[in-house]
Amino acid sequence: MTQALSIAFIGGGNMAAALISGLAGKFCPMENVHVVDPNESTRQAWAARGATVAAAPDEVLSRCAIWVYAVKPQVMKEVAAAGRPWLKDSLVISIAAGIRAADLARWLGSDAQPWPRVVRCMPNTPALIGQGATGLAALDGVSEADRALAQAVLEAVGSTVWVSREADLDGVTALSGSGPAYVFLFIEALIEGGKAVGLDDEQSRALALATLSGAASLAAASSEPPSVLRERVTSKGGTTAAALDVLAQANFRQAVVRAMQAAAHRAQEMGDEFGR
Ligand SMILES: NC(=O)C1=CN([C@@H]2O[C@H](COP(=O)(O)OP(=O)(O)OC[C@H]3O[C@@H](n4cnc5c(N)ncnc54)[C@H](O)[C@@H]3O)[C@@H](O)[C@H]2O)C=CC1
Ligand SMILES: O=C(O)[C@@H]1CCC=N1
Repeated sequence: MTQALSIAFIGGGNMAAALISGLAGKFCPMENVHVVDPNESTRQAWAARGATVAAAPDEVLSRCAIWVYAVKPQVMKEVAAAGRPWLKDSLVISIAAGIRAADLARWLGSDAQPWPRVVRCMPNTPALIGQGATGLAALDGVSEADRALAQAVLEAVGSTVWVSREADLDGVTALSGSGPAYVFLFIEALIEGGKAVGLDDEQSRALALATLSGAASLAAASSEPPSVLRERVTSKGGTTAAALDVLAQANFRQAVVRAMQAAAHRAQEMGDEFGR
């Protein structure tokens, strides 16, 4: 365990669950996790797991060394305003898609903390099993110690990559933030395909998951690029070539690139729309 710091989650939904599951017992004990969420059943669930809870920001927040904003981008501005009176010298981490660190700092700024220390990051749901991938960017002026602290929080749930330009977090969002959804869609399609070629649901699911994780592990372990690994599967005139021809005709690769461009564009739009 790094340090038994107290950490507050403002918003106790899906992503907070993914992060807290990895953090608790690693970064800090569950009793040092404070969850602020207006939803009663969400609070009850966190209390049952040993966290302290509150329906709205209160003085407990001032005692937490780290605040993690895990609410929807649409409500970040009003949620930040509600927390502002309690921000003394906590490090602020936001995981909200699109919301720029400077906007959050502006909403949170007060006489006590005129320019809050904000690290913006983009994790993903595999954090739930300690296999998240997170991109991070910090406001100018955030110290090395604060950067290291934010990194330690996210490293408790997976790997981290810093980007030097905050705008690149919109690209991170398009790749690894939203990425699990693309992979799940591909898994769904593999299972559907397995059934279309005569396998049952259980067989299709087992083979689809093993193929996905086996291929990903092979690509990660290999010194060769994925294109070479792909060619090695593809015998001339064989089954893989027949399949890849169909995917090429459907512009699979371009569709993935266009999908990611749409995600990055939406992140920028959300920053403009909800950051005002
Ligand atoms: N779901 C994902 O895969 C990822 C989501 N994100 C970001 O994480 C953030 C949260 O997303 P999810 O956890 O998926 O959403 P969610 O809807 O599961 O959780 C949001 C939580 O915020 C709570 N909330 C609403 N108003 C509040 C308030 N005034 N004060 C405190 N809490 C309040 C809700 O009750 C809910 O529990 C979003 O900004 C999203 O962009 C980032 C990376 C991946
Ligand atoms: O769909 C979204 O907006 C969030 C951000 C990345 C994953 N889910």
